[in-house]
Amino acid sequence: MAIEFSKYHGLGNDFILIDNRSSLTPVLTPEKAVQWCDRHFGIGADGIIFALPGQNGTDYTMRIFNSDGSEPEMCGNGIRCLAVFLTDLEGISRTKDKYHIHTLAGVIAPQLTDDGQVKVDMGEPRLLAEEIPTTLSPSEFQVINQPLEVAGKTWDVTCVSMGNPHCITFVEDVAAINLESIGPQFENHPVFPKKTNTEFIEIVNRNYLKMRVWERGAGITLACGTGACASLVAGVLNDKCDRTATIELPGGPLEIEWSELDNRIYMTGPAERVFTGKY
Ligand SMILES: N[C@@H](CCC[C@H](N)C(=O)O)C(=O)O
Repeated sequence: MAIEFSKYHGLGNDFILIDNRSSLTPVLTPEKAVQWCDRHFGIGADGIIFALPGQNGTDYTMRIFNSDGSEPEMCGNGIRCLAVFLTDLEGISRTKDKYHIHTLAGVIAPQLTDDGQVKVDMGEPRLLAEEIPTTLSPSEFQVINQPLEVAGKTWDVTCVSMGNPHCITFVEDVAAINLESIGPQFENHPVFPKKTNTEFIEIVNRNYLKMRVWERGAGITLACGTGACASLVAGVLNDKCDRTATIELPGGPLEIEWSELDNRIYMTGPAERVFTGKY
């Protein structure tokens, strides 16, 4: 049976979106998702996102499979794509009130802005070792600037959960990092029982950071929304940046704010439809 899909991207972090609003069960298995995401034998994407009915009073539920078939708790670029996909499906103007989306990381609220971007209330960062999760510190402690041995080198890392796990390390020159070889060693390090996403951050100034990412379950991607949020938090915790900054990713910039008023993270960036089809 052919299934209709739409392809979207947020700064080159690309997703297949499926209208799954008639059931709480995704129409594809994780194994099928791997095939669909394959860039040579399928459609090609970093992940596949299902728009499901809302739960517990929310408008919709988002579920996502990474390109390796694993299921993450949240996806920042993905939820911006979902918000635009939903307005495209509903055929309404992009100025609709905020959506409240049920995710495995809690309720996340994207809102389309007048200039065509999407601003997302990403919720509060989680900082305790047990919340990441990581065994790098005792469970009720934070992991800030702690040494971690990877690939024969000691990296000072800070860990932040945006619902999904992130390990952030500050470097002199992001372009010099051999992501392909180092990334998997962070992802599969035994101190991360649920694996981890890893962000390499170069501080340009207190309001401008450069980032490259190795994503859990997807490898090198052109952007990672939750990773950009987690990196800003790590920068603030290490007194390397202010609470509002532009994060430059290979696919383009994201604006991130960690509000002092409500402790929540706000991410603003684009999301674009590329094409639609049946597969
Ligand atoms: N690219 C996403 C994150 C997708 C999930 C991640 N690979 C994980 O397994 O946690 C983003 O924009 O946040």
